[in-house]
Amino acid sequence: MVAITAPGSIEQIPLILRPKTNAVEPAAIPTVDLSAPGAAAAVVDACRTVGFFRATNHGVPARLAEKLEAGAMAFFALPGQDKLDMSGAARPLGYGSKSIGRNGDVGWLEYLLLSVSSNSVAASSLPPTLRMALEEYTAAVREVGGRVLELVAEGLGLVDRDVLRRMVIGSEGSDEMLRVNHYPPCPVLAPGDCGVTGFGEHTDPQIISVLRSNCAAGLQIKLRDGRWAPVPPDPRCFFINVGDSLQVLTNGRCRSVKHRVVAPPEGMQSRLSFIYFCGPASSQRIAPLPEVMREGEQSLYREFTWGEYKSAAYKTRLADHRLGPFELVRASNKLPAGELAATDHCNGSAACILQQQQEVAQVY
Ligand SMILES: O=C(O)CCC(=O)C(=O)O
Ligand SMILES: [Fe+2]
Repeated sequence: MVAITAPGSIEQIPLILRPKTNAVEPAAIPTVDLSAPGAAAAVVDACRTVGFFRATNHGVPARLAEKLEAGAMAFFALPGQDKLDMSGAARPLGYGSKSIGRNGDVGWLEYLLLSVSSNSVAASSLPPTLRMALEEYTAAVREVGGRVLELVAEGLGLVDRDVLRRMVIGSEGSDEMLRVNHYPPCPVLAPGDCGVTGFGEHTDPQIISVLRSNCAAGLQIKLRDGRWAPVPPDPRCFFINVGDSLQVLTNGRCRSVKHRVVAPPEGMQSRLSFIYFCGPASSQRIAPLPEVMREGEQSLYREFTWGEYKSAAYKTRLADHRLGPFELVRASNKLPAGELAATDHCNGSAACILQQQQEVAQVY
């Protein structure tokens, strides 16, 4: 057990309603075999309909993720001060605990957020074994990201199959990041169907994100009909998220997916996830690719650069609709009919909140 100083906001970690698993059919989360002949069409279909898919046959040896898992767990087991000394407090890069971003978002997790350039991970004082594992893993997951970006371009029918990949992979100044999230079991006894928020609902702002987790559940995605679908963990696969930037680059054809994480309850295994974010260079113009536009089609967004979008995102809360201020046609992002905001969260009854406040432990 490691004592860490919890921020004052710890008691405000919200409870969220766990979706009833049997309400969402397993096929709600598409699977794409990245090596199959029809992969490009399947990738684009998944990006249009769900904004999320499970990628198999990706070619990354399991041992790379396992090595990183071992190194990351050893790092997170260190005393809080050592973790801070080694990586600095997340601002936004570095080590963070329970607090996400600068605007009051909290969750039951600790994390490392690292910048990743072509062949190195910017975290010079991390333990050498962890650093090496991070570098090997990143080199491999970057290839998966690149392959998916090529498949998206192919599936959209673009002549230049490399147009999206080029924005990220090998591009001077690209903004690739790796986040390592650790969700220890939470001692709060959440009532009924509630769970404690590990990572609150949000969309990823980048082009795509490539996620891999251990066997612990917790990730959920929001389907177009408003239901939250649990994502069964599978350490052999990668999960691909469409980010806000791909939504804009395709003028809304691919849609960024809302997702969130429920922390594991006490007695369960910690969840450990690695997310590689495909961010372009700061000066990259984010606007619908001319080739995806039909004749006479209007852009749904006013043009911006990745740098502008990223700074705007840093000023918002996780759940904010970050593309909102850039939309020219607001209606395109209205909640689908039948979507009930009330189903997203625990009802916040007095009993619920009291129980949470009494039981949140400040030590794990
Ligand atoms: O930890 C996870 O499984 C997902 C976290 C996430 O969505 C993120 O870091 O952007
Ligand atoms: Fe995310």
